[in-house]
Amino acid sequence: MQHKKRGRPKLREKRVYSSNEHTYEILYGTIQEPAIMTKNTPRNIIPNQQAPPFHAKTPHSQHKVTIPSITNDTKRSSIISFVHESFESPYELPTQSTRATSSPISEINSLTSSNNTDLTIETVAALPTVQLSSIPLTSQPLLFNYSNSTPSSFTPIANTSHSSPAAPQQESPSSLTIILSMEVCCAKVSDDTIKCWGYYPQELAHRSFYDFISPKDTDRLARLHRLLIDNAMNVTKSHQTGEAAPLPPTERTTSLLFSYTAHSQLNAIANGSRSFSDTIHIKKSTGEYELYKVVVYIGGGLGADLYDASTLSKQYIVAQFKRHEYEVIVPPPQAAASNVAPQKGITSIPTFRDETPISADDLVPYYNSIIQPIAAFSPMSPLTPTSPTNSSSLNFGGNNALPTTSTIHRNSGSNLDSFRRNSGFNHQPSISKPNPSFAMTLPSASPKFNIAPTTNTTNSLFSRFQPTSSSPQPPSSAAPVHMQSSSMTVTHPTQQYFLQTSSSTLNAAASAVQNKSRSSIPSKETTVAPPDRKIEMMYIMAEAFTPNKMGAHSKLTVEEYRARKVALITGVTGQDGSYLVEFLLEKGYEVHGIIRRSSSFNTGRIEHIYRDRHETGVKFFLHHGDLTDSTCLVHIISKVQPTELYNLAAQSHVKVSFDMSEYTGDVDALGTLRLLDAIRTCGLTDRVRFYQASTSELYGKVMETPQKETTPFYPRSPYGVAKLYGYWIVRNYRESYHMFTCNGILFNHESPRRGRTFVTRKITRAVADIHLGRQECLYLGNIDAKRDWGHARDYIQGMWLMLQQDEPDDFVLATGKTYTVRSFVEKAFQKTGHTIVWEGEGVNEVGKDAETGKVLVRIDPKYFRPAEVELLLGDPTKAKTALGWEPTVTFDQLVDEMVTEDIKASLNDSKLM
Ligand SMILES: Nc1nc2c(ncn2[C@@H]2O[C@H](COP(=O)(O)OP(=O)(O)O[C@H]3O[C@H](CO)[C@@H](O)[C@H](O)[C@@H]3O)[C@@H](O)[C@H]2O)c(=O)[nH]1
Repeated sequence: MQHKKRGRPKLREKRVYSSNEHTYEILYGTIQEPAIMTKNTPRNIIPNQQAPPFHAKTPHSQHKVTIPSITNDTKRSSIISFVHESFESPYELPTQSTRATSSPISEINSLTSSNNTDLTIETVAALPTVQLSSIPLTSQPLLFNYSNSTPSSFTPIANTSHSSPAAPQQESPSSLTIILSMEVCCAKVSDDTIKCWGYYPQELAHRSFYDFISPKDTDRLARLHRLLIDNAMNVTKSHQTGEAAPLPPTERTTSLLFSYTAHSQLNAIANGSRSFSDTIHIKKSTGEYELYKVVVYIGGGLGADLYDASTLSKQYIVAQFKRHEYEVIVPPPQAAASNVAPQKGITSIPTFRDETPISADDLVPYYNSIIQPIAAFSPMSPLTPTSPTNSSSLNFGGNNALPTTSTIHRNSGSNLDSFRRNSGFNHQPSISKPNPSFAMTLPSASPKFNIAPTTNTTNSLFSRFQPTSSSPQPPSSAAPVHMQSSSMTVTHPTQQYFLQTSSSTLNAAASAVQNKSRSSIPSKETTVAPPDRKIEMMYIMAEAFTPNKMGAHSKLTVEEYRARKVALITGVTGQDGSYLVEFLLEKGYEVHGIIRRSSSFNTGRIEHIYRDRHETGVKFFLHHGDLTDSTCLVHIISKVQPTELYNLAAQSHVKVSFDMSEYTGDVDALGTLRLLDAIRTCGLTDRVRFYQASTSELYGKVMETPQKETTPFYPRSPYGVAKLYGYWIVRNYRESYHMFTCNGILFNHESPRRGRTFVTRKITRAVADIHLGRQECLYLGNIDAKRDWGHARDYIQGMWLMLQQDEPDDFVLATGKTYTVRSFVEKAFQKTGHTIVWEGEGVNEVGKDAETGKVLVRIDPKYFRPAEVELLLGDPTKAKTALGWEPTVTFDQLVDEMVTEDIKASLNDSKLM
C-alpha cells in the first residue's frame, strides 16, 4: 500500500525542532492539557520528569502545574518549550488556557544551573498539581513524575483572559473532524480543512495523515494510533476467551459507506467510545505549522463488530481537531528550587527521552493502565454498563517503577488485572463517560453490532441512539445511513484494485491518460477493474493514445501508417545509433531517439545532427528513457507512434558484463521484452517493425565456422546470454503475435565513432597518441582473439534493409573475413610508419618498434576475460541473397580510416566520444 511507505514513524526521533516552523524543543510530560511556553521564551529543559501513566478524568477547572525551569541554557535560539503527551481525553474539546506565573524572559535567561527555578504553569483544564522531581541538568526533555500525593494541592487560579501569542484570532473555524482509516489515512474529510489548513478535502482524501503534520510530531500521532489499536485489541481479547487478540489486518477501511454516509453520522456512530488526546502541529498548505489539539477515538460500523477480531479493520478513527489556544506566563526564577525532590510513590512510565532507547514493550504497562475497553460506553458495545463510574482513584502502592515488561505482553493475553496485581499499580482507570446526548437502550444479549448493515435494519439500528433534546451536540445519526446499491462502481484510489497494481503500471496509465481527453476514455474502462489489472491498465493506456496521434493514425491502413516513416531508436547515442540517425534522415524519416539521463554529456556522436525542435523542418527528436523502465517506453512509443523501432541500446561491453551481469541481463534481455510489450501495449503490434541488435557473441564458443543463421548458439558471457534471451524473445513474439521482428546477427563492426574501450578503437587511438608522442605504450589482453571486423556504416544499411522486407527474418551481417587482434595492432601501427615485432610469450609478450626497439605494446592480464570468444567469422550469404547487402569497406580501409580520424582527434584533443 502506497501510503504505508510513509509508514508509522519510529517513536523515537530527535526532539529538537529546527525546521522552517520554528526552533524549539518539546518537553514531554503528561499534564492533562499541554502546557506551552511560546515564542521568545528561552528553551527550558525539564529534566527527570515522568509523565503520569494516565490521566484521571477530573472536572474541568483551573489547576496549577509547577514546572521547574532550567538555567544556564546556552541554546538561546530555542523558542518554545511545551509539554504534551498522549492521554485519555474527555470527549469534549475544552479550550485550554495555559499560563506560567509571571517571569520575564530575561529573568529566565539569567538563571544558572545552580539556581534551578520552578516554572509554574497554570491550566484552566482540570489537573492535579504536579510536583516535579529533582532536576539533574540534562539537555533532553524528560517526562514528569506524577504523584498521587499531590491532588490536594490543586490550586485553582482565576481564569485568564490572556490571549495566546501563538494563536491569533482568525476567522477560520478553529475545529474540524476527520474520519481516518485504522491506518490513519483520511477517509472522510471535513470541508473546513480549506478554511482551517488551506487544503481542499480532496487533497487529504486517502492520504496518510502523517503527511499533514509536522515531521517532529509523527511520534505523537503514532502513539495515539497505538493507543487506539491497543484499545481495540484489548476489547477483543477480553471477549475472545482463550484467544490471543490478533492485530487488525492492515487493510484499508475506506469503503462506500464513507462516501455516502454523512460526516456527522459517522462521527456520531462512535460517540461515547474511549478517546485519547494530544497536541499536534498541523502542516498547513502554506507550509506553516499550527498547533492543534486532537482527540481521537474509535468509530464503529462498516460491518464491524467490536467483539470479533476479524472485523477490527472495519473500525475507523474519528479525529477531532481544535486549534490549540494557550498562553504563557513565566514564573519568577527564585520560585524554583524547592520542588525538586523526588517523591515516594511516584510511578514513572517509560519516557521518550532521546538518550534512553525505549521498546514498544516498555510501553505496555502504560497502555494497559490507561486503556479501557472502548466498548464500555460505545454504542457498539452490547456490554455498556448502565451506570459508569466517574471516579478515578490513584494508588501507586509506593512503587517507584513499573514491573518489567517481560511479564506483560501486549499481545500475549496478559490482562490489566494481573498487571495491577504484579505491579501494585492499583489504579482503577477512569472510564469515558458516555456522551450525555445519547440515551441508549442496550440489548440484554450480546448481538453483533453492525452499524453498516446491508439490509434496511439501519433505521432500527440508529433508533437506539436517539439524541436527547438537551443534547448540545445532537448527532445526526438519528437519520438512517443511506446505503447504496452494491452494484455501484467506485473509483476512489484506495480500492484493492489500486493497491494490487504496481505503481509503475499505474504511473504509466496516468501519464498515458494525460494524452487523452478524459471524455474520450470510456467510463467503463476507468471504473471497472477486470481480473487482469495490468492488462486492463495497459488497454486504458493504449486507448488513451488515440486522440493524439493514434487517433489521427488509427484510421490509416497499415500501409498508410507505415508510409509515415517514423523511426524510433534506442541506443541512439552509440556508434550504430548515430550512423542510423544520419541514414534514416537521409531517407526522409522522422527520427526519434531514446537517451538515458546522464549527468555527463553522452550525446557527442549526435550533436552534429541535433537541432532545436523549435527550428523549422526539424525531424530528429530525443526522449529521455531507459530500457529498464517500461512506463517510459510505453509513454514514448505512444507519443512517437513509430513505424520502425531499432533496439540498439544495451550494456554492450562483453568484459563489463561479467562485472555487471544482473544489469546486463536487465537491460539487454528484459529491456528487449519491455520494448516488445510496450509496442503491444500501445496497440501497434501489426504496425511497428522491430529490429533487434543481436550479435555474433551468441556463437561464443563456436559450433561451426563460419557462423551463419543456422549455427547453434553457445554464448560465453553474461552479455551473450542476455542477448540470447533477446534473440529468442524477438523470434517468440514474431511467431506468437505475428509481429514484424528481425534479429540482425551482426559481427564486430567498427568506425571512428566506436567506443574507446572496444579493442579496435583502443588500438587506433593509442597508435595516434603514441605517434604524436602523447602515450608511451598500449596495454592489451588477448591479442590472439580473432574477429570479423566490418565498418559500422555498412551494417546500418543492413539493419534498415531487414525491416523493408516482406517477411521478418534473422540475418547475419559480416565480412566473411577474420583477423587477430595482433593483426589489427600491426596494421594500425603500420599506418603511422611503425613496424611491430613481437617478442616473448604469454603475458610477457611485447610488441616492439622494429626500428627503435622501443616497447609499444604490452600484455595486461586485467583485460583477459573469464571466458573468451576466440574466433568469430561470419557467413553473410543470406543477407547478400535476400537483402542484397554486402560490406563495402575492407579491413585495411577500416583501420586506415580509424587511425586517420584518431590522429585528427588526438591533435584536436577532440571530445568526440
Ligand atoms: N575491449 C578489449 N578487448 C581486448 C583487449 N585486448 C584484447 N581484446 C580482445 O579483443 C576482442 C574484441 O573485443 P571487443 O572489441 O571488446 O569486442 P567484442 O568483445 O568482440 O564485442 C563486440 O562485438 C560484439 C559483436 O561480435 C558486440 O556484440 C559487442 O557488443 C561488442 O561490440 C576480444 O576477444 C577481447 O578479448 C582490450 O584491451 N580491450
